[in-house]
Amino acid sequence: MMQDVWTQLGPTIAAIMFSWTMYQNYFPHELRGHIRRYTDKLVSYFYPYMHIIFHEYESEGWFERSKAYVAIERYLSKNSCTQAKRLKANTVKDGQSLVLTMDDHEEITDEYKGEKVWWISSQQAANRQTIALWKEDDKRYFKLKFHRKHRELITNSYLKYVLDEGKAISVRERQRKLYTNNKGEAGGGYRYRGWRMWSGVVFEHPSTFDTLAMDPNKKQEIMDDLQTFSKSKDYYAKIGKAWKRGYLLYGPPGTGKSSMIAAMANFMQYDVYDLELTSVKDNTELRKLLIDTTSKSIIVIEDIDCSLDLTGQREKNKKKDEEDNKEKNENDAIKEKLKRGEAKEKQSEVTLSGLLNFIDGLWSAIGGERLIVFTTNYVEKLDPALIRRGRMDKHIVLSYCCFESFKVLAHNYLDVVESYVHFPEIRRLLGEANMTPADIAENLMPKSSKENADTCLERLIKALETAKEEAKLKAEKEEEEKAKAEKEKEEKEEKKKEVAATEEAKNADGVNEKDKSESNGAKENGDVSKG
Ligand SMILES: Nc1ncnc2c1ncn2[C@@H]1O[C@H](COP(=O)(O)OP(=O)(O)OP(=O)(O)O)[C@@H](O)[C@H]1O
Ligand SMILES: [Mg+2]
Repeated sequence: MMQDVWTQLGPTIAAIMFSWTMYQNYFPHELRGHIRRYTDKLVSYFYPYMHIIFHEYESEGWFERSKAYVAIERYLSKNSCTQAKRLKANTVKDGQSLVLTMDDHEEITDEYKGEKVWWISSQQAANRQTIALWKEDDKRYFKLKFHRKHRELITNSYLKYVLDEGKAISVRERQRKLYTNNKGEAGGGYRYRGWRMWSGVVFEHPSTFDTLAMDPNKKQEIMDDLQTFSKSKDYYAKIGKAWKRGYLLYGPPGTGKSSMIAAMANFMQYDVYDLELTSVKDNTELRKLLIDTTSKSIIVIEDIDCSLDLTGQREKNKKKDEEDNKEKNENDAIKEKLKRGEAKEKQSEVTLSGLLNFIDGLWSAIGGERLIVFTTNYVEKLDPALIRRGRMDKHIVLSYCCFESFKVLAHNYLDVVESYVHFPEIRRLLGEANMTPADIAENLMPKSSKENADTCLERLIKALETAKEEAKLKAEKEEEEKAKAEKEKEEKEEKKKEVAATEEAKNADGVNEKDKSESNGAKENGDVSKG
C-alpha cells in the first residue's frame, strides 16, 4: 500500500522540481517580482491569515535579546508545557530554577477574548557564506498567526496583554539583586564592553514587615503607602509626576532603618541599589548611575549626613547652649562612625545640587517605579531642600522601643504572647527607660540551649532596670553640670559687673582728679596772668 503511494508521488515531485528550475532559469528577475506580487495577492485572497514576526535579536541590539521576544517566551511558557511536544529548558534565577519553552518549529495555540491565535517558534539559518569575525548563530523568531478579521484586536490589545503578562511573569520569578556602585571608572577611565556601573549579588535579606518591630498602625500605613504607589502608574502619569517616591528614615542607631529597607524590598519584590555616595566621582557619574538602574527598585543612600557635606541652614532660633551640647554629641557620633569606617573620607565632588537633580531632575523619571530611601541619625543636620516633600515624600521616624514593638519582638524571638507574666513589668519599664529595638532583640535572643523565655525576659528586665538607673544618673549628672554651668555663668557675670563697677569708679575718680587738677591749674594760670 505504502509502496504504491510512493510510486505515484515520485513522478509528481519530479515534475514540480523540473517546473521550479525552469521558472528560476527562464523567467527574468523583474518578471518574477511581478508574478510573486500577483501570487501573494491571490494567496491572501484565499488564505485569510496574517503573520507577525518577533526576532530574538533586533538589528540595533546585537548583544541583547529583544525585550519583546523574552516577554513572549515567558508568556508562552505556560502553554508550551501543556501543548508542545518538544521543549527547551532555560535556567533562570542564577541557575536555581528552570523555564520550559517550546523548541524550534513547534506550534502552540492561545485564546484571547474567545479568538484563537497560533504561535510558531522558528529559526532562520545563518548566512554561512559571509566572512565574519565571529560565528553567526541561527536567527530565532516567534511567528504569531491570526485571522485577518482580528487585526485590530491583536495589534491593539492582545500584543500589549502578552508583553505585559510576560514581563510580569519575569518580575515575579526573577532572583532579586542587591547592587552596589563600583568605584570610579574601570581601568583608570577606560570602559571595556560589559563593564557595569553597578555590581550585584543575590538579595537574600530575611527582614519583612512581620519581623519588623514598630507600632502596628504606623506599619500598616507604610505598607498601604507602598502598595498604593506600586499601583499608581496611571495616576502619576495623569498628574504629570515621575513615578517615584522618596522615603526618609531617621532615628537613633539600632532602631531598624536598614531592616525596614530590606522589609520594603521584600514586600515590593524590588531590587536594591545601595549607593555609596563617597565613591561617586562627580555629579555626571551620579547621573550615569541613575540611568543604569532598572525600574522596580529601591535606591538607598544610608547615613546621608555622613556621606557628603550636605548640612544646610540650621535653625538659628534655638538656645545656644542647647545647640552647642547637641552639636557636640552629634559630632562625637559622626567621629565614631568615621572610626568604624562607616563614613569614608570625603573625596567625592558630588554637590548638593547634583544630589537634588539625581532625586528629582529630568533624568529621575527614566524607567519609573522607583523608591529612593535616605537614612540618617540626625535629620536636623540635612539641608531642608534635600528632604522637602516632593523629594522625600514620606518622613518616617524610627525610635526607641515601645511596648507594641516589644510585643512583636517577643513573639518573633521567643514565641510568647501578651498574656505572659513578665509583660506588665516590661511595659512599665519601657515607659521609663529608652532602649533601642536592637538592644531589646539582643536581650531576647537565647544564648544557650538552657535558656528559655523566662530567663531571656528576666535578663531584659534587668537590662531595662540598669538602663533606667543609668538614665537617672545621667539626668542627675546633666542637671548638676547645668546647675554648675549656670552658677559659673552667674559668677562670671557677677565678676564682670564688679569689674565694670570698679572701672566705672576708677574712671569717675580719674575724671574728678582731672577736674580738680584742671581747676587748680586754671587757678595757677589765672594767678600767673594776673601776676
Ligand atoms: N524595629 C526593629 N525591628 C526588628 N528588629 C530590629 C529593629 N530595629 C533593630 N532591630 C535589630 O537590630 C539590628 C540592627 O538594626 P538596623 O541595622 O536596622 O538599625 P539601623 O537603624 O539601621 O541602625 P544604624 O543607624 O546604626 O544604621 C537588626 O539586625 C535587627 O535584628
Ligand atoms: Mg542602618
